[in-house]
Amino acid sequence: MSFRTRTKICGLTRPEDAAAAVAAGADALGLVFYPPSPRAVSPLQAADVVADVPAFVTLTALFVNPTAEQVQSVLDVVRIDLLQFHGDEDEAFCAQFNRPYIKAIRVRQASDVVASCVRFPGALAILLDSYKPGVPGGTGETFDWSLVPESDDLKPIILAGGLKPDNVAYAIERVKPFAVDVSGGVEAELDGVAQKGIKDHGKINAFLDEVYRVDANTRTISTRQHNN
Ligand SMILES: O=C(O)c1ccccc1N[C@@H]1O[C@H](COP(=O)(O)O)[C@@H](O)[C@H]1O
Repeated sequence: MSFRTRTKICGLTRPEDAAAAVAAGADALGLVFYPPSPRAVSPLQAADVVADVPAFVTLTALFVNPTAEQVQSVLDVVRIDLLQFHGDEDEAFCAQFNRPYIKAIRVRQASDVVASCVRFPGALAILLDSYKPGVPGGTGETFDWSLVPESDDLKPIILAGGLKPDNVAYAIERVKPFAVDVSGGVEAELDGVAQKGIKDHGKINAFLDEVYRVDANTRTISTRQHNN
């Protein structure tokens, strides 16, 4: 039986980009509530971005070391299905909002992945991102995928960090994640300069087409995809 890799397009700031991601078949969309990020949106802007997103598309709110009040102020205004914590939050903090959550970690060694599955028993999945000193995420850089253990005992893995249409197929073959998450790799460029927060609809389509292609050609269900 074949396995379908789930997909999330993150860092959306415009309704038309959310619509393009939905039209291309993305399973989840991400909104960044981290003001230093060039992709950050306010709660009211976010509500506008996702206003026409249909049912069965998971809306994810990304935070980096927020206060509980900041998280709640988003939940009060925006339809959010899933929380994504990308900083140094602990399990108790992540679990307090009566919402499912995923925990992002920045991978430096294989033991980071195993340890995070133990430290965050309530997380629906662990998102693996690249480590870059002083940068909490969204670096646009890949990490050493050989650091992801092949264990079946891990929580579902969401692979992130520097994914793009050119490398996502190989990443899926190599890591066999539950899902892939992309932000910078599907952003627009103007004269070779990244337009952070603005998505290129052609790149979104190309990225998702690559996921569908590799799934159809190579993926079979393994124990890892059934975890939890
Ligand atoms: O996108 C950001 O600006 C950001 C800021 C702080 C933490 C995480 C951030 N982005 C998330 O990082 C991963 C990987 O992004 P990329 O594909 O390498 O650009 C993804 O989940 C982004 O949403």
